[in-house]
Amino acid sequence: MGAKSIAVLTSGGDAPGMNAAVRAVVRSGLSFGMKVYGVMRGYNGLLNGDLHEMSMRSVSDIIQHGGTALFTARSPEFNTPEGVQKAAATCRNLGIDGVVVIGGDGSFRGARDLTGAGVLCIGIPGTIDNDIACTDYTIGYDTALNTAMEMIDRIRDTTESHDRCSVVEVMGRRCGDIALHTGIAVGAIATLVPEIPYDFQKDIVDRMKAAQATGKKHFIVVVAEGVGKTQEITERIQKETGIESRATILGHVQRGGSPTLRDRVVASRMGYHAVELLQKSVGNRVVAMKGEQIVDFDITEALNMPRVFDENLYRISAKLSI
Ligand SMILES: Nc1ncnc2c1ncn2[C@@H]1O[C@H](COP(=O)(O)OP(=O)(O)OP(=O)(O)O)[C@@H](O)[C@H]1O
Ligand SMILES: O=P(O)(O)OC[C@H]1O[C@](O)(CO)[C@@H](O)[C@@H]1O
Ligand SMILES: [Mg+2]
Repeated sequence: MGAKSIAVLTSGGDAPGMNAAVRAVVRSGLSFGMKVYGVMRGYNGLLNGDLHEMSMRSVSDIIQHGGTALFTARSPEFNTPEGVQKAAATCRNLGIDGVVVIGGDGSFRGARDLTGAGVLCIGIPGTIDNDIACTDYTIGYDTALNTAMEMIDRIRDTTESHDRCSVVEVMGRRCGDIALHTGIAVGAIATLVPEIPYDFQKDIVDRMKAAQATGKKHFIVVVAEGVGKTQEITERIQKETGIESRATILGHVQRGGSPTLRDRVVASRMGYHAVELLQKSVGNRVVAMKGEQIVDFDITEALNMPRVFDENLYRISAKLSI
């Protein structure tokens, strides 16, 4: 006897591809004969009763859009024992026995708590940061990478024309994956990530001077948001190398835009997998990608897994950009 009535919500920072996941959950649920509710603005919708029944057509024409048609929120009220009980009561009153939560690690903690309060929850990793340890891939990451790369290519045109150095900050509070991969894709002379301490002289100035000695005249330095101090780093580069330098913080442009094919397809597969679990009355799981396979893990185990930064790729990137 699987879940008969389910709900789907998006929570935490939005990510391109969340709509594809919502669409997949709604249409898979309906095709399994379930009643499906769309919850507005993350956990807030469960607290305020702001949710409505979805049809096949409720999710038409959203797969190609960034953002989330269900809106999203960070909900301090839900993040209390009383908030979790109130959300569970909303589910009970409407007969909802399963909830699919599309979001990041914080949202999964919420999903674990809500499962503890008697509502089967499944998490789907949706965040541009790729900072969820249990999965090789989070929905939105590929679109964000491509956006960051395209933006830096544009910055490079003007950087090259002026023989300058551009220091570009990309998103990633605790995770350097966006910085590492865009750094490789744009040929950054240095990439700074929160996972690896850096030596300003050796890792930035000496590398720039060595490249300058072989004829290089313009430079890109990529800095992850979690490293911070982007303006300060830029001024120091100019002072210590004599190369005119400019700082750009890419910011939320990385969170928007039409999702790439990869984000749409992975989101669709994860959405279907989440509903299959609920159909088997399985809850407290996070859907994940391992290689090209869609798998799932216990939420608590998933949250306790250590994140592994690809230090080997980081070393390779330093060898290639010189
Ligand atoms: N420990 C927790 N227990 C219960 N609920 C939580 C917990 N942590 C977070 N939440 C709920 O999940 C919401 C989203 O969490 P958070 O703001 O950390 O974003 P996230 O899901 O990690 O996404 P991202 O970091 O990618 O923006 C919170 O506003 C809160 O309602
Ligand atoms: O939009 P907000 O709430 O300022 O959050 C920004 C954060 O969200 C993310 O985009 C996704 O977690 C981070 O990279 C960034 O630090
Ligand atoms: Mg998070």
